[in-house]
Amino acid sequence: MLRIAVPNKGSLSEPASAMLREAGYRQRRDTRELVLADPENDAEFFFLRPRDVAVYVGTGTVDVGITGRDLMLDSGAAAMEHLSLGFARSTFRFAAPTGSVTEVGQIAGLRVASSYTTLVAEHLAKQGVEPAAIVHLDGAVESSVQLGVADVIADVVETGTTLRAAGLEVFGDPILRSEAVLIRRGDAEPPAGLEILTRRLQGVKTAREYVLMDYDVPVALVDAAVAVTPGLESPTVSPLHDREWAAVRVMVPRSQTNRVMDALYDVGARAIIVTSIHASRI
Ligand SMILES: Nc1ncnc2c1ncn2[C@@H]1O[C@H](COP(=O)(O)OP(=O)(O)OP(=O)(O)O)[C@@H](O)[C@H]1O
Ligand SMILES: O=P(O)(O)OC[C@H]1O[C@H](OP(=O)(O)OP(=O)(O)O)[C@H](O)[C@@H]1O
Ligand SMILES: [Mg+2]
Repeated sequence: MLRIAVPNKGSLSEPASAMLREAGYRQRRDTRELVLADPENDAEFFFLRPRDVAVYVGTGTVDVGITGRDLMLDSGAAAMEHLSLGFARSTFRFAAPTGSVTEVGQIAGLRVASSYTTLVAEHLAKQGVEPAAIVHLDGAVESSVQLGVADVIADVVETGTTLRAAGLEVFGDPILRSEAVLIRRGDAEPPAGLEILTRRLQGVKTAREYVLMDYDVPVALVDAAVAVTPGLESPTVSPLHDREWAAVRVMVPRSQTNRVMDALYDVGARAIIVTSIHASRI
């Protein structure tokens, strides 16, 4: 039985459960449920605080877990990233009142507020910058400068809306690029059953990231068309009743759909049709 930790609250909770559901696992209906057995899939789910997931995984209390890369690294737990999951994408960055601080070196002697104090301390130490203090806050870190407890902050930035609303501006390179990740214990062999979970989650990722594209193209132009759509391994090329034409079926990154259709049309492909992938095993 694979023991899997899943965030019970916050912005990781819903998308993590949605991904597991898509991967064929049972997920809780009531947010107060803390443990859920899924004997059919040989799995058991533990709904834990997102910050605690890496701690449980690191101590081996559970086999694997879903959390944020930033949360895992900040926890200092003996856990390692096993698979990135493609949601809850964010950057972790320094910010200060607009125009006041422009480079990381200027943090020397200043107070830095963050919910990820270990990450900040490690990053500044690596850069040889000594702040006056690193202030730990649970959330709403953007307000700390206005309220006078810090001079700069280090926080999760996605759209930047929260920063702007607080009159802050990012400076320096991103400290980290984060997203939701599947983690496992760092110093141990992968637990039994992890392979199936990994294949299933990878299947969901692929189904989300790719579309299936079908098109017809004159046989003489198949090579040119395939050069536009190389696919994951190799496109399927089938004969049409009209022997001068072929049908091609291929996977294309979802984000490239329209660019690829335009390019194919220019090459001479016609009847270009795109369909979503419901599930996959690559
Ligand atoms: N606006 C956002 N966009 C993308 N990812 C985010 C955003 N806010 C937080 N995250 C990510 O979610 C994870 C933090 O989840 P967590 O549940 O601890 O915090 P939260 O979503 O801010 O919830 P809360 O603060 O209400 O407890 C981190 O990996 C972080 O990078
Ligand atoms: O760049 P944006 O798109 O504005 O998103 C980033 C904000 O989202 C999260 O906050 P959350 O709403 O979770 O509140 P919190 O600060 O209390 O955690 C994060 O901590 C940032 O504050
Ligand atoms: Mg938050």
